[in-house]
Amino acid sequence: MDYALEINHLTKRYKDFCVKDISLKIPKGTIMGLIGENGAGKSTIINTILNIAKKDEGDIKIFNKDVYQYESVVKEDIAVIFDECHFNPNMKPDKIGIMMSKIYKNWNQETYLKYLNQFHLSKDKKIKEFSKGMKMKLSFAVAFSHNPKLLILDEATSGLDPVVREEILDILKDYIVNDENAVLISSHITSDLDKVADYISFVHEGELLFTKTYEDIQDNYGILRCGKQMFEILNKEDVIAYKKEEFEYRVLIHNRQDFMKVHTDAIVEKADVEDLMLFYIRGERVL
Ligand SMILES: Nc1ncnc2c1ncn2[C@@H]1O[C@H](COP(=O)(O)OP(=O)(O)OP(=O)(O)O)[C@@H](O)[C@H]1O
Repeated sequence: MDYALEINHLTKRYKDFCVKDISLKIPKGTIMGLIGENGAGKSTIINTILNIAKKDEGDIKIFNKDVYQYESVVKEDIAVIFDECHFNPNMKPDKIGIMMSKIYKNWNQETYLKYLNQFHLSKDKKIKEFSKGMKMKLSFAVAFSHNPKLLILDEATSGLDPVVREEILDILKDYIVNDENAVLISSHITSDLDKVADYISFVHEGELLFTKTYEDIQDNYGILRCGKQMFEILNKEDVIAYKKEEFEYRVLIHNRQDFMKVHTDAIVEKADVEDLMLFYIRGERVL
């Protein structure tokens, strides 16, 4: 399989925190959602990919090239959008277009103007007069206009209203129709990931808990609702974590279809990305 991004055994140590032994692969033509609680290490992973933070161990390849060895070549192929817009607040979008055309060999002014228009962004208004959502939309317009093959979004949609977020998600889906392209998106808006992610990687306290296909999550995870009696006779191997609520137990299981064949009367709903986060982080474990 061809990968857009390959991370092998990445370790980054800060004084009080460490991202440990992370390995991830994003196949071309796919979107990977990166999830984890605040402070889990998502931005640290992204920053080491971009060499904003120096890795301590491991290797990172983008389109088969080591990102540290071929940094300038690799950066032509990637676009990164953070949760804040870093353009000079006194600049206007038309000047930004001129500046970007000098930075990126593949800059496409026509595409840029198309996105400014689609996002209703005035070319001659200063960035400091833009709302947060408008600034984020400008970042997306810039990112899509130098024809990158890998898009990295770090909480980039968090300030956008649901309508614009959906517009961006649709653009991401169109973007990976070209199966040379790929996306890594870190987001706390897990419902966005439910809509677009092909893979989910879950980071918790600096470690990778798992990478799974979204299909696997949809097909196999489930939330069982049951009373105490049933909970007590459950096979412990079926249970990942549970929550005891006032009148029932809610139990995260990872073999929904097999479980339902055995427990034909059981009420088991599909689990989404938010359920996984909440149960893995806050649920109780069966000892
Ligand atoms: N430059 C730095 N120096 C020291 N510690 C840092 C540095 N950058 C990040 N950290 C620490 O690394 C840990 C992980 O932070 P990081 O920003 O990667 O988490 P995150 O998963 O992106 O969180 P959030 O969802 O809140 O953005 C935190 O404890 C943070 O304090």
